[in-house]
Amino acid sequence: MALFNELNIEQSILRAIDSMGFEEATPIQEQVIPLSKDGQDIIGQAQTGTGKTVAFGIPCIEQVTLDEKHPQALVLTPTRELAIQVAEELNKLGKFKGVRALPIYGGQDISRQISALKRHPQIIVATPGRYMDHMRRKTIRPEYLNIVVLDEADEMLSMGFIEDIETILQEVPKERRMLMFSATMPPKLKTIADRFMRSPVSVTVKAKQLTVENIEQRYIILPEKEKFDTLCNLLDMETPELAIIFGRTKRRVDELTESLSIRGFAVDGLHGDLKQERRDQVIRKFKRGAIDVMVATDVAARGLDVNNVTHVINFDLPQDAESYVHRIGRTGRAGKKGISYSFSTPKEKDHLNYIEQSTKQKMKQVPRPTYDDALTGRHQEAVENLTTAVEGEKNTELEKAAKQLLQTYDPVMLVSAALQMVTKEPSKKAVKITGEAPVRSKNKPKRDGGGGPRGGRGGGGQRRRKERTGEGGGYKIKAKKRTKNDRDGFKKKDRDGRKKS
Ligand SMILES: Nc1ncnc2c1ncn2[C@@H]1O[C@H](COP(=O)(O)OP(=O)(O)OP(=O)(O)O)[C@@H](O)[C@H]1O
Ligand SMILES: [Mg+2]
Repeated sequence: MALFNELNIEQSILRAIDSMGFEEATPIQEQVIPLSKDGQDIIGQAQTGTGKTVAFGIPCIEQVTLDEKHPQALVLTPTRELAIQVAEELNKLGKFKGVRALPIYGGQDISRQISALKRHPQIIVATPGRYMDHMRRKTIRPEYLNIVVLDEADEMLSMGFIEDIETILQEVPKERRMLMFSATMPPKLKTIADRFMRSPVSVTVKAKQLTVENIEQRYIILPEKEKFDTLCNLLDMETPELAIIFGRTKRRVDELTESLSIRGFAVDGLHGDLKQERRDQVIRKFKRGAIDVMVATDVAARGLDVNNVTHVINFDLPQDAESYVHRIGRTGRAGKKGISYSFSTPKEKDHLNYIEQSTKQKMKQVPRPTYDDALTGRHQEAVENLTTAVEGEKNTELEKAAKQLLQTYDPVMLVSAALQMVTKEPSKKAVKITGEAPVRSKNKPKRDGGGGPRGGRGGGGQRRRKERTGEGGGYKIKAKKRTKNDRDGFKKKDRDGRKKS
């Protein structure tokens, strides 16, 4: 395992890495950074949460010279949230060199973007559609780009961005370098690589399963109409620090958000029909911990990196295994532990098996948490709150009262009564959730040897620039061999904790 300072990285960037608290490079970083120094075009693949952003971020920042006024590096991402997040990470990395990255995405006021562009950021992180707008308006000049990165390339493809990407790449100078990160390599992407990349090398971090080992994967079999109460019990039982719940459709997300809120959870929802401002706000609240549950469609499945997401819950099973891998990959990042729960109706059991076979990772069936489990969870929470209070500042005025109480009552009785009072009992308020039909899997579990799992998407609907809501792409998922433990790749000093506010 390499330390960053053995990778021949510019001093200013090393300083930034140090201030971000990273010590060792992850396997993908260790391979990509030196190769890119040699001027290689690279196709990279590694498990979720293993630091691919830094792997392409460092080459981007090293590529930049400060006296050039035009953008010199371009990163394309499938979603707006991702553009913001990647730009943030690049800004941290470029801080001491004085390199600035600007996120450019749809749904944000274009004139504001134009004035931000006039301040000459050296790196643009953009969603393809909005970048095209700027290219046409000539508010971004591609002639000076010397490195282009496609992050989540396969996702951009399945969102229908392929022609945009081709147009964008045609306008970029021929001598530029190109890095492509993609979970899979469907034929259309291969065509892009053949056409626009110069003898790229593939860097694949080997793993025996697609999912990260430090995510404990569980599932619950239950009838559709029991899902919501089970979800509430589960949240109470587990008291996640931060949880993401995936629902199949936008309506589903809205209903779940509303209903969880009625039951007293600090929750908000994220999907593609919301105004961009609202989307940004939800993510910010979630990152801050102002809400601890975020309900989302697959728009949040890819790339999103929120520190301390301890739980991912698939309220509805995803349509394909690919999406499953990315969804649960929102937890268990940077070597941390995570837990995922998937709800499956009895009719969906086949589909669940297909997912298991595709990821080459067993999930564990667990019983449905009951109201009693929920109550136990809430009691535990009360104990924790009380413990924190005991260890915190003293209240001398109350101490007097406490002494008096202790003279009259048994201490165990007293503390139990106090605990009873601080326990917030799980709410049973009525809510309305519209039932969903089971996932109709075209992905039958693999029988001996025969063709691998295939993403099932009937009827080839219009998918251009549409939010992904869980439909699969029709490509194979290949298994990768695993050699090293992932956690080896992550030695971090301290990650700053977050307080709920
Ligand atoms: N060398 C490192 N040591 C410790 N933490 C790191 C290191 N490199 C990156 N990280 C942190 O790990 C987290 C995950 O990184 P990142 O989002 O780049 O993962 P990813 O591989 O792109 O995942 P995904 O496939 O889900 O997009 C981030 O919070 C990042 O800051
Ligand atoms: Mg990523």
